[in-house]
Parts: sequence; structure tokens; C-alpha cells
Amino acid sequence: MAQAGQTVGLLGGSFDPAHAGHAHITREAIKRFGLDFVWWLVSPGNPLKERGPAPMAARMTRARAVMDHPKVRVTDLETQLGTRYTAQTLRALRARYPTVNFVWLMGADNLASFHKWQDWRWIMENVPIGVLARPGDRISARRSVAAQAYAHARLPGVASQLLAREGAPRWCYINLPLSDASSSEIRASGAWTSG
Ligand SMILES: Nc1ncnc2c1ncn2[C@@H]1O[C@H](COP(=O)(O)OP(=O)(O)OP(=O)(O)O)[C@@H](O)[C@H]1O
Ligand SMILES: O=C(O)c1ccc[n+]([C@@H]2O[C@H](COP(=O)([O-])O)[C@@H](O)[C@H]2O)c1
Repeated sequence: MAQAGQTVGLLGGSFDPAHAGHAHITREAIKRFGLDFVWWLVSPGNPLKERGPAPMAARMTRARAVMDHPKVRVTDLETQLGTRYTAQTLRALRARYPTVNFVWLMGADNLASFHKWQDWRWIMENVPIGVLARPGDRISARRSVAAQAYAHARLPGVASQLLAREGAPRWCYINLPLSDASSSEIRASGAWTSG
């Protein structure tokens, strides 16, 4: 799926359902971080969420309809690898694709709670992280435990093109036109049947 030396952004999510906000941040990440590809990792289930998501097949089908782009692959890699926690997924992907430069991508809401993730310091130390602005979370994310603990590793937004090549620990917060799309709102509206 990728060749030696290429840069691949990983956007993990429940995608329950995928929406225009996911497509928007993916296109922005490709441009701003200069990525060769982005792989969407459609999660078997977020370890921190109690409610199970809609069936995998339905989420994959919807994700492919929302994100049709030559540089983006919608994958069930976490199901294939048997991993649920991001640190485990990243270890497994690095072992499987040792010559690919991975970048973890996430919305600002996830930086705000990143210090609750399993082995979050290992992730910071080993994989560059691109953080995409999201309405409501811009300030809390930049003041978060992870942002403060790794303030020294922050790459300014104007230098975002370097993120994938510079090596960890390195994270970069980018401002972008905001999208207020969210899966929970779509579920609450009744437009998507959850599992
Ligand atoms: N509108 C958005 N702007 C910026 N980032 C987003 C947006 N929507 C989702 N993301 C990011 O995309 C990734 C996957 O998101 P996820 O599948 O959890 O969707 P969600 O809309 O956040 O779902 P929920 O509302 O159920 O929490 C996360 O890193 C999340 O922060
Ligand atoms: O590894 C963890 O501890 C962890 C905790 C919460 C979320 N994640 C990952 O973050 C991504 C976004 O999750 P979600 O449920 O907000 O779509 C998805 O890939 C999850 O597996 C990972």
C-alpha cells in the first residue's frame, strides 16, 4: 500500500458515521503536512467509549462514499492486526511497514484527552503527530497535559511540511477553516443507525 520512504498519515476513528469533517481534515492534512497517502483506520471500537459502534461493514461503506480521493485508503487494518489501542496499532504498523514514515493525525479534541490513552508518551516519543483544529477544542487542546509535557517538541504551524520527515518527538497543530460536523450529532439526528 506504500513504498519505502513514503509518508503516510493515519486517521483513526470510529467513523460512526464518517462525515464531511473527516474528509475536510484529511484533505488539509495531505496538503499541509505534504503526505503521500492517508490511511483511515476504521476502529473496531474506541477503547474509551462504552457504547459499541455500528457494524464495521456499514461504517466502511459509508467511509468510502464520503472519502473518495486518490491518496486516501479506507482500511480495517486494526481488525486485521487485532489491535484496538493506538500504541499497539502503531507498533504493529511500524513492524509491518518498516520503511514507511507514519504520522498520526487527530482532531484537537483528541489532543485534549491524549494523556488518557494507553502508552501516550510512547506514541509521542515515536510517531510525529499532526493535530487539526476543531471547533470548541482549540484552547483546551493547546493547554492539555500532552501539549504542555511536549511543548519542546511542538513544530510551528508554518513549518508543517517538515513534520513527517523530522522524526519524533514532534507534533504540529494546524489551524484550518473549521468544520463543525460530528458523528454524534449525525447519530442524534437519527440519520444514522448505530449498532
Ligand atoms: N469536524 C472535525 N474537525 C476536526 N477533526 C475532526 C472532526 N470530526 C472528526 N474529527 C477527528 O477525526 C478523528 C475521528 O473522529 P471520530 O470518528 O471520532 O468522529 P467524531 O465526529 O469525533 O465522533 P463522535 O462525535 O462520536 O465523537 C478524530 O481524531 C477526531 O478528532
Ligand atoms: O489508544 C488509546 O488508548 C485510545 C483512546 C481513545 C481513542 N483512541 C483512538 O483515537 C481515534 C479516534 O477515536 P474516536 O473513537 O474518537 O473516533 C481512534 O483511532 C481510537 O482508536 C485510542
